[in-house]
Amino acid sequence: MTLAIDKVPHCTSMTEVRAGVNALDDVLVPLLVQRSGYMTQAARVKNDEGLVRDEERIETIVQRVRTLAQAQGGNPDLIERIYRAMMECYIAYEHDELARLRAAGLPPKQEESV
Ligand SMILES: C=C(O[C@@H]1C=C(C(=O)O)C=C[C@H]1O)C(=O)O
Repeated sequence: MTLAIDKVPHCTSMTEVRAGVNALDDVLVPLLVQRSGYMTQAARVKNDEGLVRDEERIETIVQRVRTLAQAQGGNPDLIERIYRAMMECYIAYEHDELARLRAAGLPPKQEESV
């Protein structure tokens, strides 16, 4: 299979570079929106502000995407930085979504009875 890095053509102008970037953004943005939909799902399923940030899951994702980046001929450090920044945005969004769902009537999770 062709590596992602090998799909980038040799460009001779910024017009060509920017056309290539725009074409990738046309693919990326719908996927980022779809990913945000899972944050809404996570907010509702967790229904607990204290569970929104999950450090163990963050580290699992970082290791996973580093491996994926390497396999596609990419720079794992770059992809890790992008993912860490992106997940902070999604965590903030998940907090916002939980607040929105609560305001819309999602009852707070019941405390465990003893
Ligand atoms: C979606 C989750 O909530 C948060 C958002 C994550 C993400 O952007 O992938 C990862 C871990 C959590 O801090 C989750 O716990 O899986």
